[in-house]
Amino acid sequence: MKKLMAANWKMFKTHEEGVATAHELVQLVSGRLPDDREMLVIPPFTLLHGVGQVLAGHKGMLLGGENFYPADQGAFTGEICPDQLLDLGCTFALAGHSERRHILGETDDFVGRKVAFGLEKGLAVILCIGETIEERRQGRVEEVLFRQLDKGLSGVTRAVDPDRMVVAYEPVWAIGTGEVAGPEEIIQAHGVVRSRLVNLLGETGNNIRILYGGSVKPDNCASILALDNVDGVLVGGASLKAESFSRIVLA
Ligand SMILES: O=C[C@H](O)COP(=O)(O)O
Repeated sequence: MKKLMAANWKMFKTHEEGVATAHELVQLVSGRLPDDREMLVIPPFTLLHGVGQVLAGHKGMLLGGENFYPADQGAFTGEICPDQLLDLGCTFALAGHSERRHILGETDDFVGRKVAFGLEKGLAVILCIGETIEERRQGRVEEVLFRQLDKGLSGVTRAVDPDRMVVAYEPVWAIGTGEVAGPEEIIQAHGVVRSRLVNLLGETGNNIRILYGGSVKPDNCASILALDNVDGVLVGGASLKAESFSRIVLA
């Protein structure tokens, strides 16, 4: 299983800044990426074309979208569809990032529709899940992860290509806070996710990558990657600078 090292640039960077960062990343990572690793850059939509052109043709360097709407096309002002992402060279897209769930009110059911639709259209989909600090304090981590997985994967069958289905565990309290989850918390949550994936999808569930996200930095990445059932990382803040993201990618 190849480790997936993903950068989520969220709503940062002008076109010029994004293209410059992509050039730097290619310089720092090209030729040094091990065969068992992939680097995925997920920039804002305005940068997909520019960043895609820079990454194109570089082995193991992939492009993804931060979001999409589950329809072929239509009157959905402000939205983007899978075909438009594919058209710009995206192979991956996020679904259900906690910022979309908590700031924009996306429900588990809506996220499930997106996952199924994105897969049907040919994207690889990264389903993001994770509990809030209140849910953790109430001892509800497992319940929340089960619910988000069950609904998020409700349209996914055992026949899914495991290379095109990824789950990212991102505890909401660790996102952008500098407070990374501890090894025990990560091992426990990823174990819960793995066993639910196997319950839902049989043997396929063992081959689906589970990423950790939440305050991943160059100096904690290698130890997180070494934990059981951690098959990559989804990085926000520390992915914005090529120098720091390249150290994460090569950690
Ligand atoms: O998608 C990435 C996550 O939201 C993590 O963000 P962060 O690395 O800034 O904590």
